[in-house]
Amino acid sequence: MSALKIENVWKEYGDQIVLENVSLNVESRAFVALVGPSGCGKTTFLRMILGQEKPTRGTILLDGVPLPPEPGPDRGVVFQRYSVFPHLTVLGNVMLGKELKASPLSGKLFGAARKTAIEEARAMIAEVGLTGSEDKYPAQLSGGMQQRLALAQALIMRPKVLLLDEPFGALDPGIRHEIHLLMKRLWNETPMTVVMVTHDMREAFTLATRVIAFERPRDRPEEKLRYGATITRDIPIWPPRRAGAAA
Ligand SMILES: Nc1ncnc2c1ncn2[C@@H]1O[C@H](COP(=O)(O)OP(=O)(O)OP(=O)(O)O)[C@@H](O)[C@H]1O
Repeated sequence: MSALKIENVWKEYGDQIVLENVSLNVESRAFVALVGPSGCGKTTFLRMILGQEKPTRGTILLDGVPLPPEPGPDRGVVFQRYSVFPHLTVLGNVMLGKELKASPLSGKLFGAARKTAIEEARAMIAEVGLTGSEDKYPAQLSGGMQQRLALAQALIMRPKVLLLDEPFGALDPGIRHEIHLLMKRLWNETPMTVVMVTHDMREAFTLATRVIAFERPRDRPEEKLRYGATITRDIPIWPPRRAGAAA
């Protein structure tokens, strides 16, 4: 299970209300795309689910339980850039989460535990199509390969929720199409719920089960600080998509 329930969430920075009264139920295994004008608070909303930001008011529940106030292995994230560690190889990046979980201080695994982690990491690397690049560093990979690596790094921890902040926004159209196919397959095969911020409506409708639009209903300059953005549209994809069905 991986259902999210967002209840009357507000986010303010000082005098600025960024989000107001946002409520949303995301069913387990949904793929939700968040769209809306620049600066309306989509990333802020994602960061609250991640646990990097706290709502000023309201609650966020994962499977009925309030989210812990900090990021954890139940929530993975991929950003548009800089999701992976430049000084670690592909294999090192994918293994890191496992190593830190098993050994928070040294970040090292030994013996059979290390062998198992390497096997798991290699399988995950194969899942995202990076076999053969295990010993390369991120700077030696193309942009598309780096985002594949970022997905592998997030998914090896088997998160209940995968958060994507414009993960494919910087990629060329051809590469983007390929990675969309990969993303669909990963979502179909992995028991997780996905929440993705995107500027690209076509991407939203290609991947998502549901498209949520954030907007600032009152947007005159004198109203900007006093009113935040909220959900103004909730569009289910037709015909409905279901995780686990053929992509
Ligand atoms: N840590 C912070 N401190 C103060 N203000 C912030 C902080 N983070 C975000 N904001 C403000 O919150 C508003 C929403 O920002 P956010 O990045 O969430 O928007 P967005 O919809 O994701 O924008 P974009 O589509 O351009 O990425 C902006 O006005 C931004 O300046």
